[in-house]
This record gives sequence, C-alpha cells and structure tokens, in this order.
Amino acid sequence: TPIAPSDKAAQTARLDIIDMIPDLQLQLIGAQAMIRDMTWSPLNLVTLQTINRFKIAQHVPLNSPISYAELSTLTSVPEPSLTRLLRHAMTNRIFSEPTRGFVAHSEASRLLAADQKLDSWVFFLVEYFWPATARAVDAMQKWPDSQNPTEVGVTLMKGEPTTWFKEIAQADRGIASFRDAMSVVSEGEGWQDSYLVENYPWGDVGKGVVVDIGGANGHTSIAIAEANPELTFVVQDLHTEGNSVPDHVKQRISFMNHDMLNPQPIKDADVYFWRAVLHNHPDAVVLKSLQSLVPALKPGARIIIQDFGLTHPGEGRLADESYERMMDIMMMSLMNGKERELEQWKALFEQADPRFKWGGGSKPDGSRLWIYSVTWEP
Ligand SMILES: C[S@@+](CC[C@H](N)C(=O)[O-])C[C@H]1O[C@@H](n2cnc3c(N)ncnc32)[C@H](O)[C@@H]1O
Repeated sequence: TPIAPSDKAAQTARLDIIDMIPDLQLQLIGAQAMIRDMTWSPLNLVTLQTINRFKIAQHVPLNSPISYAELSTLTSVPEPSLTRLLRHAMTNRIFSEPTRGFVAHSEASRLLAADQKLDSWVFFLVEYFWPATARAVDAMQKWPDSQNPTEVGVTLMKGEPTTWFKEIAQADRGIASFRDAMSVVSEGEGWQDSYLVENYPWGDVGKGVVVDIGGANGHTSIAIAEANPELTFVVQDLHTEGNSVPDHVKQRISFMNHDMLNPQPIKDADVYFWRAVLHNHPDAVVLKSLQSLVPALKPGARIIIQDFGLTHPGEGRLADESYERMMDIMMMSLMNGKERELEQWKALFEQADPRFKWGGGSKPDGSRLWIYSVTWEP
C-alpha cells in the first residue's frame, strides 16, 4: 500500500475508507445494480483468462504501445476479439489505450507481465478454481454437509472422484507452480510468520523440540528458530524432499515425511503446531489428526494452531470479516474444509479428547490468522 505500516493513523483511516466502499457503492448505484454487477463479475475472469492463456501482457512492450494488429499476430488471438477483450480489461485498469488502436501497459498489466507468481496465480484461479467453484452448489445439494474432500465441485467438474490438490498436482504447470502462486496470498498483508514468532511465549518453552505439522518448506520453523536459539524443529509434511534451510539454522531444523492422520512418530516433543493446515480439512479429519497426536504427548505438551478464524458477525472490520467468510466458502467449495469460530475450535479439542486443556485464542493486531493454544493435561 502507499502508506507506511508505521503510520498508524493513516493506516486506520485507510482501513476505515476501505470498509465504507461497499456501502458507498450501494448508496450510489442502488441494490438492484449492485446485485446485477455481482452476477456479471465472471466476465472479468473471461478477460483475465484470455490475457493469461495467450500471454498478452508479456507481449506488450514494457515502454511503448503496440497496435492491436501486431499484438494479434504475436498472440494468435483474432484482432476483433482481442480488441473487445482488452478494451473490457482496460475498464478494470488493466492495460490502457493511449492512442486509438494501440495498447500500452498500465500498472496492473505491467505486474501481470513481470510477476511470475501472479501469472501462476491467475492461471490456477481461472483454469481450475473458477470452473470448480461454479459446481460448488451442485456438490452441496448432491452431498449435503459432507465430510469427504472428494464430494466437492472439483469432482463434478472432473466427472470422477478427485480432490482439489490432486487436480492441482496434475495441472500443466504442476504443484511447484501452485506453491509459487500461493505466495500471492501468503506474502500478503497479515500473513507474515512474525505474528506467530512475536505473539506466542516461545521463551517459556526453554530448550525444547517443536514439531511443525504440514509445515511445507519449513518457513515458519525457520522464522521461529531464528528468534529462539534453544529450540529444535521437525518439519513434517506429506512430501518434504528437496527442501533446504539457511545455514545458520540448519543444525536445528530437520524434515520428515508424515501423514498427520497416522500416529505421530515424534514422541514427547514440547510443542506441536499446525499453521494454516487444519482449515483445509473437514471436522472429521481434524478430529482424527488431533487424536493421532495423543499417544505421542507428554504431560504439559503444548499444541498450537495458527489458522484462520471466524469473527462473530458484525464484530470486526467489514473487510476483515469479508476476507474470513470468503476463505470459509473457498474451503467449503474446494475441499469441504471450513473456517471456525473460537468456540468451534474449542469444541473440536473437547471432542477429540477431554485431556486437551483449552488455553484460548486470539487474533493479533494486524494478523489475518488467529493463534489458539492448548496443553495436554492427562
Ligand atoms: C496451506 S498449506 C500450509 C503450509 C504451511 N504450514 C504454511 O503455513 O505455509 C497446507 C499444508 O498441509 C499439508 N498437508 C495436507 N494434508 C496433510 C496430511 N494429511 N499430513 C501432513 N500434511 C498435510 C499440505 O501438503 C500443505 O503443505
């Protein structure tokens, strides 16, 4: 954003204005037009899909305009369609037309040309997410309140049982590209590892072992390790091959392939944590993964979850609640996962095993993710 994070007053004003936008829009255009515009929103994806699939942004010179005719030759999109699609994109401030018949970059199209991660993000969203979510309501009707990650729109899109991650792994660009793409979200405002580093009393753990379940490439463990020299880490995920960590923490971080639905192999660790993992899964899977920990736990072991939450309706900023609820519908649509209110997280632990002692949860200021803590008290 154009405002420095340290300028608190300006940041608050900025967030206040963002929260006013939906009501301002409603007042200015009226309810009927607001709903009409929502139903037309897939048309934005038609233009984005064209831009992405034909690499149009990459074919527009960075510093000079190009004619529609020449761009059509370079991208193989027929000139009449290209012209219509790009002129629509321009109303969303993607590209500009400084002289009639010529296309130039805007700030947004320049980003589409230069940012490989954003390019991958658009690819997965328009080619997979969009058609899968278009079948989400059909899936909900076919399999009401399902706890099965295959009973989703992705399966209806494919015509055979499958999961979101299976489809992504088989995509032309592959899983590595999807991980790249995810950084468009995970490098965004409020996602930084520093929120977990700074908002949990790691110092109280002393010298100990921390297990990072579903830890992907270990970025969170690396951040915690850098701030806590007495801790050692085991990063577990379904596939951990090929990950590397910086030399200065190498001695204290190891990787291990582990499915969290199998019994936890690292016994008597001091801390077990999941970061942004469990919201991907339905309650039945979360319960099983919590129960899979039990045989490994020593008295006093700490369990931490850093994940999304759901603020009670109307209690937080509108934009924040909107983000949380959008995530919730995304989890439901793609994998029958869900976002959960504080009380729902607590209830899951109680249901998993009454020896889990709930320690509460909160969302640090500025963070998108909540931190929930539990101890094992047999
Ligand atoms: C959204 S990513 C979060 C990764 C990382 N914790 C972070 O915060 O960036 C979810 C991770 O959970 C892992 N995962 C999914 N199912 C799993 C399972 N059954 N056992 C272990 N890891 C799993 C995925 O492979 C993926 O790396």
